[in-house]
This record gives sequence, C-alpha cells and structure tokens, in this order.
Amino acid sequence: MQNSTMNEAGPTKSRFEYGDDDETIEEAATGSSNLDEDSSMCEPGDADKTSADYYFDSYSHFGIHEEMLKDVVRTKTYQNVIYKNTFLFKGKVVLDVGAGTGILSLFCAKAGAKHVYAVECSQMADMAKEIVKANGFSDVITVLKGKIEEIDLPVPQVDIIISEWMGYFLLYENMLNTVLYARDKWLVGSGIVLPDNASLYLTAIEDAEYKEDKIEFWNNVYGFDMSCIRKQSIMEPLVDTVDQNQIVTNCQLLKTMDISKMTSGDASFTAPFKLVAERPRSRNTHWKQTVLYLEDVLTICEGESIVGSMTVAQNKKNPRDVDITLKYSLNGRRSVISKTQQYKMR
Ligand SMILES: C[S@@+](CC[C@H](N)C(=O)[O-])C[C@H]1O[C@@H](n2cnc3c(N)ncnc32)[C@H](O)[C@@H]1O
Repeated sequence: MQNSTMNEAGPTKSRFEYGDDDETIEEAATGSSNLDEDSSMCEPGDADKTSADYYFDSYSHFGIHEEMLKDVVRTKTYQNVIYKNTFLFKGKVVLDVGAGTGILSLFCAKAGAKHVYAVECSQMADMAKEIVKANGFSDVITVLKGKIEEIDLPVPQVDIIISEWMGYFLLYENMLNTVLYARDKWLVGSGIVLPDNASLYLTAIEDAEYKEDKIEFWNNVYGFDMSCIRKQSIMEPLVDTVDQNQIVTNCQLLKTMDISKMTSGDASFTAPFKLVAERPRSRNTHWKQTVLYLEDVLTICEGESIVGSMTVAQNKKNPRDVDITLKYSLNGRRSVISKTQQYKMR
C-alpha cells in the first residue's frame, strides 16, 4: 500500500482456511498458541531519483509499516492462513517478496518453514535484519536487501512465495508484476503463491456533499471560473473510507485474478457490471475504498440498476499508475443517462 489521495481489496478466501479476524493486535500476538511447538541498494541520490525511487523511499520510513501492521484485518488474515495451515510450511523454503519489517517471514518461520528468504528493497531491510535477530530467527530467515528483479537468491528454487503486494484499487503501485517475476523465476512446479487469488469489487455510493466541496468548488472560486481545474480533479479517484450508509447498491465482483497462473497482461482488463439499488455492508481495511466521481448526479430508485463496464490498464508512461475508463448507463424513473469517463490513479 502507499499513501495518496469503491472497492475493498485484499487477500480473498481461497482453498486455505481463514480464521476469525475479530481480534485486536494484542490478541493476534498470542495467536501463536494455535501453533504446534515444534544487496544491492535500490535508492540512488536525490538528483537521479525517479517516481519509482520515491515509491521505494516511502517504504523506508516506519510510519507506512505501522499503518499496515495496525490493519488487523490485513495482518491477521496472513497470520491465520499461515498458522492454521502449518502443514504447508513445515520444512519448506519460502520467499517473502517485499518483506518490509519481515512480519510475514516471521509468521512463516514460526509455522516451521525450513528457510525463509525475505527480500526487501527499501531501507526497512536493515530493520528487518535486526527484528529477525531480536526474535531469534537468524538461522531460519535470511534478509536480502535489494530489488527482486536484481538480487541473487542463494537457492535455485523455492516452495512457497508469499507477498503483500496489493495497492489501493488493488492494482495501484503495480507490485503484482514483481510477484509474477519471482514466481516465474524461482517457484517449483508444485509450488504455492500466497495469496493465490485477488478480487476487485465495484459498488455505487451517494456522496453529493464531498463532490460539491471538492469538485464543483472549482466552478466558482470567489466569483472566478476555475473549472479547468475541475476537469483535472474529477479525473482523480479519491482513496478514502466510505461510510457504510453511503453505499446504495449491491457489491459487484469485477475481476478475480489467479496469481499462480496469470500473466502480467491479465491485470489490464475490461469487465461488465450491473449495480442494483440496495444497501450492503463490509469491514474497513487500510486500503479504504477508491471513489470515482461521476459527472452527473444519478437518481436511482430501489430495484433499478446501473449497468456498464470498467476498463483497467497500466499507465504506459508510469506502470505504477492505473488508468480507468468507466462506461455507465441508467435507464430509471428519475434519471436516464449514458456516459464514459476517464480516471487516472497516480
Ligand atoms: C505493501 S509492503 C508489505 C510489507 C510486508 N510484507 C508486510 O506485509 O507488512 C510491500 C513492500 O515491498 C517492497 N517492495 C516493493 N517492490 C519491491 C521489489 N521490486 N523488490 C523488493 N522489495 C519490493 C516495498 O519496499 C515494501 O516494503
């Protein structure tokens, strides 16, 4: 994840058992009771920095890791999958792609992995080394500082690849490509990638007040027309936690990706949707929701539906950015509308 400005994305339920995630961090720390007892630098000097370097820089500070670790839904889901499926990890060689503080490597080591290679490109790799040592796992976890695409792994193959690569809108940051690269280079034929699938959902919300404040604002600024900025502002999706009461339709599955088989091209797609007016609910994560504001105000009555398609593609100039095209139409009692809008996540 990364700090920036209608979906909840995260590891989805798969063939592995997931536990109850209604726990605090303190409770999560004692979750070990479920267990059997048994570089290269990637940061150049400021003058040579690209947007990719700033991306890695953001992971060098502990603040972003604190936010991720405190997302109990996220971190506990990984912990539960690992601790409740220790049979998968016992005696296995694991590669942790983008290890950060090393939390996932520690879970795997505790679950009985034979060896864990924790690869982290940012300065946080130095902390991960200390954390591994402080917790007595230096003989099981090797922290390698460098980019996955550039490091030499001391082993030719691994049995399991684990990673938390998901960005806002699932695909923002494009770290998925790094996981696919590692999978194709080092995973044994019968190996496992965790998470093994990931899904993107779409829902419609009511948010007239915010739209008025942040977008329509530019139409009349102290009596002056600044609507040229409005055009830019409506193209930028907003990442924020949406109040459940704002949700006005069903939640439509837009796309599921099979991480163990997909190619990087599969992350660009067009998917149809049908949103029917009703009021669903779900739990919050640090990924929040990504809100795409519509040019028009749609008035939707119960039972009516908004239909259309969403096209998601990597930005050609900066592959960490995401371009989104939303086509939608509503043929309702109060609104009849059909439109295409473009958005850029950067
Ligand atoms: C979303 S964080 C997850 C950190 C940790 N695994 C966790 O779950 O708390 C992703 C991490 O991957 C690292 N990363 C991203 N791309 C990488 C690459 N190509 N090679 C090595 N590390 C990378 C980032 O620096 C960041 O620390």
